[in-house]
Amino acid sequence: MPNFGGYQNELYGAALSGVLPKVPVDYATLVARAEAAMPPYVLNYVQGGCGDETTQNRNRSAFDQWGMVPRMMVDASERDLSIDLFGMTLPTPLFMCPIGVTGICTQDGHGDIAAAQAAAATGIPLCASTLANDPLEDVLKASGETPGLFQLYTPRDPDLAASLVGRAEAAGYKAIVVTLDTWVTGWRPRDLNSGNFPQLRGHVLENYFVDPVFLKLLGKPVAGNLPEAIGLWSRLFGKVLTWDDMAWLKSLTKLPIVLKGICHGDDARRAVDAGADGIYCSNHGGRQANGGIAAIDLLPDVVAGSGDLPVLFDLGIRSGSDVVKALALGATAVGVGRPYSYGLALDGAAGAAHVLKCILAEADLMMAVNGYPSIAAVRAEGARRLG
Ligand SMILES: Cc1cc2nc3c(=O)[nH]c(=O)nc-3n(C[C@H](O)[C@H](O)[C@H](O)COP(=O)(O)O)c2cc1C
Ligand SMILES: O=C(O)C(=O)c1ccccc1
Repeated sequence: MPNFGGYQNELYGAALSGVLPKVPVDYATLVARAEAAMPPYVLNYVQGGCGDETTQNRNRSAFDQWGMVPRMMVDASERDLSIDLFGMTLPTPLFMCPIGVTGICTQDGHGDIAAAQAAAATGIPLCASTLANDPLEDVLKASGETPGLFQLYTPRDPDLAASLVGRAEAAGYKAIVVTLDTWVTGWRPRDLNSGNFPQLRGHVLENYFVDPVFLKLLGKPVAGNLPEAIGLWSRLFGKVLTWDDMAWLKSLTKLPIVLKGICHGDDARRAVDAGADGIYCSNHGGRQANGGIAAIDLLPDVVAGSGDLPVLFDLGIRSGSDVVKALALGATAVGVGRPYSYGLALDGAAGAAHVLKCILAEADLMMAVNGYPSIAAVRAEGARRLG
């Protein structure tokens, strides 16, 4: 059984040789260091949320309202954190959320490749965003033996949608994650005040700029015609999806279709009926709509409505205890978002891998101390709501 908590011994061992972690092990220090290191336009975009960021903050603070209860005299000296997901056997329940500006989180502009290298180094899959600085084919190659998921922003042009999905399937991705909540951009004061929206400056559009259907629609090369290419991207970006589109989405691929942004038990039931293969409970990091309920509080309802389908979950995962709580509340797999962006910014692939290993080590050690030898044991114990 892999010993993820053993990362702690590695860190202490390195310290004995005088080497301290290059990237902090806790989230608060990580953010402080990233704030000092990242260019303001990238930092604002990554950190920011919708409106006054109430939902974003609640996504975090809501974790404090849930607690785990330790069980004693149980042999949890070895922990099995592996999960089965869409035919993949994964060593841990973690995955990296799609983050559309990953490309510009590293100074060389190849953050998507660096994130994929972190996936290769850790066995933690990357859910690669449609918005990337490197083509999806190259990103998956950089993931090595670790499988990947592809997140689709469904374009308004059906041929372009089919092309992106076909390319992802041909490249070897294991599932298509269709994001439902971002056909229009939410109201984001930090970006509005700084006049910054990276895509409109031509960042992270490489998947479009190499796509044969996109290039046909553009009718000229991207080089020398960047403003027109960006304009076309913006006109094609966000298809409004309804339940009637499920049959069409499913017709595009043999891969499992996962619906990202499901926050209501009834929507989960609807997704099951419509033939979805996975449910992804998320409110987009509080970046799309303000005034919402924390996703962790919605998770039990979504799990109840999802029948036998796997439920992916993200939002506010900052530490190992957050991961364990999400598992206890029924998540099959747990997405890490902003933390790995900061790891990338501070030390590239190694920084992202370190951030993931820290979260995993804490989760593993918490399971050890609390007497949970498996995810099934975590789930059986459940999380208790305070107050
Ligand atoms: C900077 C940034 C860009 C994002 N881009 C995408 C994206 O391209 N596609 C997508 O489905 N979700 C995107 N998300 C949402 C994440 O996948 C995830 O739902 C969210 O970050 C989880 O919240 P957390 O980062 O606070 O943990 C983005 C989030 C951030 C912070
Ligand atoms: O920034 C985001 O969260 C994001 O995913 C996005 C992508 C394109 C348009 C608007 C938002």
